[in-house]
Amino acid sequence: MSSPLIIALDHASLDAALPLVDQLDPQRCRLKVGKELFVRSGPQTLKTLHQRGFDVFLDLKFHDIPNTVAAAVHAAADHGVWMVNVHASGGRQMMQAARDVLVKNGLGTHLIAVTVLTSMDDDTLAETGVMRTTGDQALHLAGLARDSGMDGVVCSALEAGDVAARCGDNFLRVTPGIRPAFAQRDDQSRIMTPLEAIEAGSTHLVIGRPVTRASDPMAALVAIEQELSVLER
Ligand SMILES: O=C(O)c1cc(=O)[nH]c(=O)n1[C@@H]1O[C@H](COP(=O)(O)O)[C@@H](O)[C@H]1O
Repeated sequence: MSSPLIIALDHASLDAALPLVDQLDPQRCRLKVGKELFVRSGPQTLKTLHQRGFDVFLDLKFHDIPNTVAAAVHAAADHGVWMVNVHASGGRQMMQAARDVLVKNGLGTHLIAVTVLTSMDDDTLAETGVMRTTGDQALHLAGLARDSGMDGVVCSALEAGDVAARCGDNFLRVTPGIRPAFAQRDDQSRIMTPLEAIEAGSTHLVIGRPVTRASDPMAALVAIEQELSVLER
């Protein structure tokens, strides 16, 4: 599957997500299951999406002591998901423990680490006690994530090029905060359009509300695919 698109199913339940899922094609996008959907509808969600042929990114952003995170990553990978994530700010030992449990059990799930949330700007980051710019902190955490055995990071598209330069082209740059020209910014701060994001070095684009809350979600998705189609010429 060569599409970079990951559609964020930020729906209240599996029943609420299925009308959209049934219109989507597993050859044209992957799906992301986040906290609300998973907490309400549970592992059955993953089973249902897998049965329909989708690769699933289970986005629970684990952040806890190493033992707890490793066990949670193991449980996630046992569901057969394509990708799972942890917070890089949980530190080297936490990330390594998560990596080790996958290796030890022969599980091929992609393991990536969130750097600085795309909703944050320099001021909101400073409020947490981190005085670097969002870009510098994202790059710092990407280096730590690479050194801790992660397959890639979640960062904003603004940082994707620098992350590739520091961590190598094979290191995944999964970027939310994608806003096509027709969409609202919502609670995102560090945003780019789909085409800008790919050109800036993103390997995967996470897109939620611009598609899921559009009056015509499929038309929004097709518009994004058309925007990206210039890359194939
Ligand atoms: O890990 C994520 O997926 C994530 C990290 C991040 O820094 N920012 C971010 O927005 N996300 C997720 O990406 C999705 C973005 O959704 P929209 O803002 O609706 O496009 C949401 O499901 C967020 O939980």
